[in-house]
Amino acid sequence: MNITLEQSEIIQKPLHVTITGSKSESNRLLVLQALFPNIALENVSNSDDSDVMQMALKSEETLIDIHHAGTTMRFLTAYFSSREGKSVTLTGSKRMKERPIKILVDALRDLGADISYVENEGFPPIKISGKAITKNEVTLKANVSSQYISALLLIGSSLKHGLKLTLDGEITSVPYIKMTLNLLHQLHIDAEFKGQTITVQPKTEAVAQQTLTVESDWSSASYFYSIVALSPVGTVITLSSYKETSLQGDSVLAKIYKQFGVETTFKDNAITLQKVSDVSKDTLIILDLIHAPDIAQTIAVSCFGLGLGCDLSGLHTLKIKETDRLEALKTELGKLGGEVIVTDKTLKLLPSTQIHENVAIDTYNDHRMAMAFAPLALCTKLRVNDAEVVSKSYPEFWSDLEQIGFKVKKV
Ligand SMILES: O=C(O)C1=C[C@@H](OP(=O)(O)O)[C@@H](O)[C@H](O)C1
Ligand SMILES: C=C(OP(=O)(O)O)C(=O)O
Repeated sequence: MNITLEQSEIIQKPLHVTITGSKSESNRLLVLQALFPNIALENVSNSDDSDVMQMALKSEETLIDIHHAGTTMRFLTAYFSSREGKSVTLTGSKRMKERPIKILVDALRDLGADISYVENEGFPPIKISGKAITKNEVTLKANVSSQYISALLLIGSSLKHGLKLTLDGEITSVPYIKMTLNLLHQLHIDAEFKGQTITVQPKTEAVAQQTLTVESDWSSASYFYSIVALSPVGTVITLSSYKETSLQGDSVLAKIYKQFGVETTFKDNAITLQKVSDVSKDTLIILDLIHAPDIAQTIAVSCFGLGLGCDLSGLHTLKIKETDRLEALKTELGKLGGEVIVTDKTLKLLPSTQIHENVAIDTYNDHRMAMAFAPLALCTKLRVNDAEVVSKSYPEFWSDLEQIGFKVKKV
């Protein structure tokens, strides 16, 4: 499905959007619920990635296709490795077969897991023969993806002797590791992160019956931050359900978007975003996004829409996500007239004074390409190709845009 986007009317009435649960929190809690069935969950994400996680955890099949879902692939690799007597092959989309998993597989093998590669060494699909894991100490590289670390932490307390992870090198996407640990703590699982070492104690008693509520997705909120940033002073959008003390690192948006003249207020489980001031055209946005990689595309596009330059660093993980997001940003911003210089871990955008019209944005099977570019409809008429990709994390994205006044037409 390709769409055209237009936003001809200035948003003036109070607008409210309810966003689905965080897919990161949901995918962790779904694994924990499979291990500790006493837990009930509320506001679980309705994203494709969480749907596929739920399907896989219930599946009796020996071949499970997790499509594009990175966390699902990584978390299930650890989960199934420790399920004694269960054999499965985990496969995924063409892109998933290019997303590396060797660091996690090596760590699990060091712990005694039985995993083999079905096609290419280091990449899905993988065949797992579940075993009782009794070793508990392992070292792994920490600068490629935090998902490998979270995957191990999620199963840590179900292992006979728990887990002691030594993290080698600079640790990337740290808030996601802290989110995992926080959820373990909520279940009274003893886990500690000190320096380069994380320990998880085995859980010997049952987890108490309890209901955990997933906060709405902050990465999804980023697109509304961008919409408000690109709108006139006075624009207000309220989003729910959000908390001031979030487990999600992308809640740093509230701080970052102050630089774009957007103020955030927290009240009654909602955030209100308000454009309070225009940003001077000579502002250069400089950010290290090593701990919030998923909002890099949103921020780069906000800068472009406002004609601002930016210097974004800490982006090395973008190359192995749903697509090579650095190359994709360079190509698509380039089509609109943006001048972008990328390295393996940085993106520099030069300030621009014009935006080309009627450009067709390619999305490369990446939900965040579609959603990050959509706010530019406030600046120019544009087309988004393969717009259905948004369902990976936010299936109602286009209908929510319509609700706040965007004209979305299938073409
Ligand atoms: O653990 C998680 O839920 C995630 C961790 C991050 O991945 P990396 O650690 O690979 O950067 C993030 O980009 C992804 O969308 C979700
Ligand atoms: C990188 C992402 O997801 P995953 O790695 O789970 O596919 C994302 O949602 O931006």
